[in-house]
Amino acid sequence: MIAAFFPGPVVDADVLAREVVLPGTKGLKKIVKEFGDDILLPDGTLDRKKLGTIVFNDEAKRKKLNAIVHPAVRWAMFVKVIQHWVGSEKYCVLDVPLLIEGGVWRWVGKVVVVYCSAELQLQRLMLRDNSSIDEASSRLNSQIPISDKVVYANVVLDNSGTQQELSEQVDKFVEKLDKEIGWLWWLGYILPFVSLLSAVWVLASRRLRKRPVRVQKDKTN
Ligand SMILES: CC(C)(COP(=O)(O)OP(=O)(O)OC[C@H]1O[C@@H](n2cnc3c(N)ncnc32)[C@H](O)[C@@H]1O)[C@@H](O)C(=O)NCCC(=O)NCCS
Ligand SMILES: Nc1ncnc2c1ncn2[C@@H]1O[C@H](COP(=O)(O)OP(=O)(O)OP(=O)(O)O)[C@@H](O)[C@H]1O
Repeated sequence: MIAAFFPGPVVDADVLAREVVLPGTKGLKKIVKEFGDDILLPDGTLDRKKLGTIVFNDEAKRKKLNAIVHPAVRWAMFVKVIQHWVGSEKYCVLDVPLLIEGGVWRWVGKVVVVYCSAELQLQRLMLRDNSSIDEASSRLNSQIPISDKVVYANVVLDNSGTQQELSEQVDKFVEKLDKEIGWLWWLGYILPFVSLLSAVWVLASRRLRKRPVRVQKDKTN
């Protein structure tokens, strides 16, 4: 949803995660090898509902699925980011539900967490997917709690209110980001080594940062 409010390009990991398991992909072949032919619908596409029911109730199976899908999604995200950079975009948003769990948070300039209480998150998920409390809870329990994600954030956007209120916070954030980047962006584009140096600096500082202690268990890897 955040994509709708952001003026720049958005790389959506959920969309890529669907693309890398389309019929004919290596991803789908590996899934069939792991989960059997039954995991396909009669038209040869992935039975997402069935796979979801399996993996959101079985951590070992979820790990197997993640090991198939996540590397392909990470590579596809990397390619998209490079395309946006070549297309002279100042920045882009990576919309990644498992940003923290999968470790991708270490590779981005800023971690933004869109926050609401766990109760509200559950309610909205049930409404969005028309799912039962058990189905929605098993999905949320497959991720680290949102309150733990906040510990990793450079910026927290409070989404306890209306979508309009969230949109206003995004506008303010983008305004601040534009100011922060300023003319440095052009310098980086004209002299690519400046971009490279700044990327190395961001990555090095993140890698040096210890994992916040409140998160004790990585649930997805
Ligand atoms: C299990 C699958 C087939 C269920 O498909 P379905 O269409 O019902 O759900 P969808 O893909 O839209 O996912 C909805 C949400 O579930 C959560 N979710 C999805 N996969 C996972 C996972 N492996 N671990 C934890 N949460 C997950 C995310 O919040 C995601 O936004 C699908 O979620 C999947 O392939 N998951 C593995 C890939 C993945 O981790 N995707 C998330 C972003 S990389
Ligand atoms: N401020 C809000 N008021 C009312 N409903 C909201 C608000 N923010 C989000 N929602 C609804 O909550 C649901 C979940 O939001 P969204 O799909 O954007 O979450 P997400 O974090 O991208 O989920 P996922 O991790 O599953 O991809 C959606 O149906 C969305 O319309």
